[in-house]
Amino acid sequence: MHQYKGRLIIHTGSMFSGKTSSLEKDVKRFKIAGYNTIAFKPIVDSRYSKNEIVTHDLTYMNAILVKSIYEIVEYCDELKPDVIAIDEIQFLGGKLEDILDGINQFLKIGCTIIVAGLDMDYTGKPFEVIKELMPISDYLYKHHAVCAKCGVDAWVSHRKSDDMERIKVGTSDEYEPLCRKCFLEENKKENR
Ligand SMILES: Nc1ncnc2c1ncn2[C@@H]1O[C@H](COP(=O)(O)OP(=O)(O)O)[C@@H](O)[C@H]1O
Ligand SMILES: Cc1cn([C@H]2C[C@H](O)[C@@H](COP(=O)(O)O)O2)c(=O)[nH]c1=O
Ligand SMILES: [Zn+2]
Repeated sequence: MHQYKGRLIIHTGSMFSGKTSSLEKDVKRFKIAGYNTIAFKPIVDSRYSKNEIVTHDLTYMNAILVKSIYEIVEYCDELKPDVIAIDEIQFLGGKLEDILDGINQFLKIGCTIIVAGLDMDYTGKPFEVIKELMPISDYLYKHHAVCAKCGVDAWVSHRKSDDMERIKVGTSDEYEPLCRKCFLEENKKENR
């Protein structure tokens, strides 16, 4: 009955790799299994929708928009879910140590957490929150998109524009998934 009590499930990889689709699928299965499940999404990512998690295939799931881990803790103190899903965790506000502490507290009291988030930014640098959560996860899934240049498994999200800020919300207008070889070739062309 309690196979999924206090487990940390991570869906990571590049953009378009199916992280959000996998999180949505997990949430649906937990709901079918009778778990009280709540999904959260950091407010910064309002690409397609305001209070829904949306995949690149445009499938939707209701979510509570939050700015930070502190809001998630407040909601969960009140709603007492069995399962908490957090999409786009790389955008979640709050100090990194507080995010990790919040997640560990939920796990300790038996909540299961499903997170989806990028492992690396457009330069290939790890997003800190995923980097810290990976070793403590129970289930870790690294997903792969198809390289937009050559068709093998993609490794990273390449930014098509010259913008250098780390956080820049966008979709296929702004990013493409590339394998390591194609990423290095593109960066060489762009003198990055
Ligand atoms: N190059 C690509 N490789 C794989 N899937 C792609 C690609 N471009 C678009 N897609 C679409 O993206 C979907 C995955 O979307 P989503 O779950 O939102 O991914 P993520 O959350 O990892 O960005 C796939 O099912 C597919 O339809
Ligand atoms: C690589 C990279 C991405 N982003 C943004 C672009 C999108 O809005 C999200 C990722 O969404 P997905 O569901 O994983 O496709 O993150 C960014 O801000 N900075 C980056 O370096
Ligand atoms: Zn390639």
